Amino acid sequence: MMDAPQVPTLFERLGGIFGIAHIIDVLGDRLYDNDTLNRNPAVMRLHNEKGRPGFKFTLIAWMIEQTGGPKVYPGADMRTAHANMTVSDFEFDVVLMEAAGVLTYCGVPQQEHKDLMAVLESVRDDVRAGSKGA
Ligand code: HEM
Repeated sequence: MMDAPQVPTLFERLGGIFGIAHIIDVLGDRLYDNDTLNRNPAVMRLHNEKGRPGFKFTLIAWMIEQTGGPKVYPGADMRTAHANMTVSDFEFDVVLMEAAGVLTYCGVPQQEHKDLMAVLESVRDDVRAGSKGA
C-alpha cells in the first residue's frame, strides 16, 4: 500500500530553525524597541532583568515548537508566562501588526503568513487571561 503523502509542517514551510531565527531576529528587535509596548511596566522589567538575546531566544524556541518543529522551548506556557501582568487587546494587536509587517519584509509567502498569524492569534486568550478589563 502507498504511504499517504507527507504534508510539510508550518515549521518546515517557514524554513525550519534558520527561517524562524531570521524572522525573530527582525521581529524581536521591532518588539524590543517598540515604544508602545515599552510603556507597559512588565515589558520594561523583562528587558531590564533579562535582556535582548534571551528575549529573542525564547521567542525563537517557542515559535519552533508551536509550528510543529522539535520540542525545544524551555519556558512557561503562555497563560502562566503572562499571568502576573496586564496585557491589553491593543497591546496584543500591536504585536500582531509588527509580526504581519515583518513576515512580508522577510518574504514569507502568503499561505505561511496566514498560518503563522493564526498561531499567534490562537494564544490571545491565554496571554490576556491574567488581565481584567484592560
Ligand atoms: C503573540 C503574542 C505573544 C507571544 C507569542 C508571547 C510569547 C512570550 C514568551 C515565549 C515568553 C517567555 C516565557 C518564559 O520564558 O517562560 C513571554 C514572556 C513575556 N511576555 Fe509575551 N508573548 C506575547 C504577547 C505579549 C504581550 C502583548 C505582552 C505585553 C505587552 C507580553 C509581555 C511579556 C512579558 C512582560 C514577559 C516576561 C514574563 C516574565 O518572565 O516575567 N507578551 N512572552
